Amino acid sequence: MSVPTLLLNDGNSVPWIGFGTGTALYSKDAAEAVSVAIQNGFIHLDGAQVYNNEETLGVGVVQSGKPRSELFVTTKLTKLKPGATPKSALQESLKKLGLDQADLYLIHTPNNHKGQLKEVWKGMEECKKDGLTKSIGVSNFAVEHLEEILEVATIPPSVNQIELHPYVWKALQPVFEIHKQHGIVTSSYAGLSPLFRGKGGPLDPVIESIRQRLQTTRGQPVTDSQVLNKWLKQNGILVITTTSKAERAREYVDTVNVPDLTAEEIALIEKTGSQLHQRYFPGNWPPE
Ligand SMILES: NC(=O)C1=CN([C@@H]2O[C@H](COP(=O)(O)OP(=O)(O)OC[C@H]3O[C@@H](n4cnc5c(N)ncnc54)[C@H](OP(=O)(O)O)[C@@H]3O)[C@@H](O)[C@H]2O)C=CC1
Ligand SMILES: O=CCc1c[nH]c2ccccc12
Repeated sequence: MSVPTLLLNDGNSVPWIGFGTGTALYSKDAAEAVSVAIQNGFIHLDGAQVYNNEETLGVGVVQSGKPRSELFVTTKLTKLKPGATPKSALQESLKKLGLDQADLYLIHTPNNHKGQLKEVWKGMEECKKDGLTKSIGVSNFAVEHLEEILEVATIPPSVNQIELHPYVWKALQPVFEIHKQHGIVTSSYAGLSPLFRGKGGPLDPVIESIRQRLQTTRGQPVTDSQVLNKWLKQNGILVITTTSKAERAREYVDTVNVPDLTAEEIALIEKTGSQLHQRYFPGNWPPE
């Protein structure tokens, strides 16, 4: 089954859902999880310098048996060691991953490059121009950070990967506006937070009633995760998620086969989410 893609502002495409190797796999051997995710339908892997497992992400890719050309691999520049540039950092990441080229390279957080964001962005552009990565983007960028790099960018970021779920939906509206102006694809992490990090919140009964409606319409089981991932997908968002379970990996990929939420259901998730403002990764974002 082919995985739907999103078109980036540089003409490349990205599979709509990616398997993350941070959070639960942080600093752990990611080989088995990555291989299982690929065998269960994921073709997009999300890594980072700081996850301390780029080597085993690469091993998982090889173990999966899937050709490199059919996969999409993202990694992130978290920190620049003294004397390093984005290009030398990406070369080091690629060596660990066992790859010649990344599909997407992101600045992980603006917080580690204070006063140097413009220079770092020019270094990201060099990575793309020199063919070390097909596309470049950012993560955890607020409006002010995007504005800062856009002042010097000859290549605008293609993606901004941010904490995104209904409990931050309202606060993110200004970020979505600047994304729209520059054709930046919004990518989510922590998208399933309302189901476990924020369990007991106002969304619980809303998700449950939509899940039941979709399940009846489909005539097959539909899960809470599929409801939230479908909501993200219908908003044109590139979803980065993860799981320790093969069955849940299949379930995430199968989200495309779940019937669409109605416009009213989408609006209800956003309205109910806006009753609570809760971020679960505040350290990766500038203080509000
Ligand atoms: N750029 C950045 O700064 C950041 C990027 N990321 C990236 O995003 C990836 C995903 O992040 P993460 O926040 O974990 O993603 P999600 O919010 O999608 O959460 C994934 C977790 O949800 C659990 N889950 C799924 N469905 C349910 C359910 N119905 N009830 C309870 N738990 C459920 C899974 O558990 P189980 O294993 O049991 O299936 C899994 O561990 C990371 O691995 C990383 O690659 C993450 C944080 C910051
Ligand atoms: O990517 C997700 C979480 C994470 C762990 N360490 C860092 C450092 C900088 C940004 C994000 C993160």
